[in-house]
Amino acid sequence: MTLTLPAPAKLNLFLHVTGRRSDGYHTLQTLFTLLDHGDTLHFAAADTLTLDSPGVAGAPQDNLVWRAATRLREHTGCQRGAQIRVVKRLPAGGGVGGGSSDAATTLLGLNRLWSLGLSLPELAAIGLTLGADVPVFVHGRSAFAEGIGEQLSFVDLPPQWYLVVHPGVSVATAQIFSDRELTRNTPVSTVAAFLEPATRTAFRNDCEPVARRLFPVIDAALSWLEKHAGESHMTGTGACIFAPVTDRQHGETLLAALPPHWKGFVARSQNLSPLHEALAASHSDNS
Ligand SMILES: C[C@@](CO)(OP(=O)(O)O)[C@H](O)COP(=O)(O)OP(=O)(O)OC[C@H]1O[C@@H](n2ccc(N)nc2=O)[C@H](O)[C@@H]1O
Ligand SMILES: Nc1ncnc2c1ncn2[C@@H]1O[C@H](COP(=O)(O)OP(=O)(O)O)[C@@H](O)[C@H]1O
Repeated sequence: MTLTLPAPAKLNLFLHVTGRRSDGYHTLQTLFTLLDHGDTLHFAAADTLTLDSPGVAGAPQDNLVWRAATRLREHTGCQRGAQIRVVKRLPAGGGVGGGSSDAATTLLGLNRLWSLGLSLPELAAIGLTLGADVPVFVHGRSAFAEGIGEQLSFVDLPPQWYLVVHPGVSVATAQIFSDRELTRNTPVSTVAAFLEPATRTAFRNDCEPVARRLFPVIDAALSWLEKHAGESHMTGTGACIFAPVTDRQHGETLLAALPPHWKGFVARSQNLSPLHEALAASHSDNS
């Protein structure tokens, strides 16, 4: 049996840091939307576990795909293997959640390949041990997140096209959260206030001023995008920035005008993850 599944990108439409817990982790309020652009993972049944993941730096056993697969085997006692191949499109340390999304796709893909029958909440709980953003990709729905990002309330957002720009630097999440100047006391708000046009300008990404100061290229890219596309934000702890655009054509026109040292992509938001759509389609193919 083989399976080919997407690992979509996410955007944090806003990100407020509301406090810091005694273990050092920060409490957040953030709105996740999923995009129709991302990595692709190929799974094939095999006797042993192997991973081919070109373009991801570091030791293979640190790859979140490998860690998700071994964590799933430990959790279930399953001894089966798989050949996994990752086609990487999302920039690592880009704030678009590529590694977390790869991990979630691995959990759902192997759950199917190995016929484990774990529920989404069970897979999300395993995912949370790998990273704060994995559960939202496991559930595969746009969501308002609180706590350290694991308390999810699913929301339906109007579909929207975005231009996403990668300024060419990789940002370590811990570097932003350890910065002395990070705003850590944004008042707690509600998702309803974000969805209400009259109050929406009050929302922002608290990590953005820190990232702009530490990485001048993020500052330059945001200034470029604000000038050419209007309202623009950083996603997560960076480095990618994004702006809503009217349609694909509008996004492609701006993309073509980007300074040559920056890359980007145009994508549309989806309330249901492309991963869940693909799993549903492959289920009906195999039944
Ligand atoms: C803040 C977000 C928003 O999407 O940023 P991005 O990583 O997407 O840019 C994520 O939730 C990040 O999740 P993730 O990237 O999985 O972070 P983790 O590996 O769990 O944490 C890396 C480090 O960042 C710090 N950290 C992370 C999350 C958090 N809520 N508070 C923190 O203080 C901790 O020092 C932690 O050791
Ligand atoms: N499959 C993977 N894809 C991308 N990064 C990975 C992967 N596995 C491990 N990593 C590590 O996780 C870090 C965060 O990756 P990623 O989720 O892409 O960033 P972000 O959370 O900023 O969107 C990377 O810098 C990299 O060291």
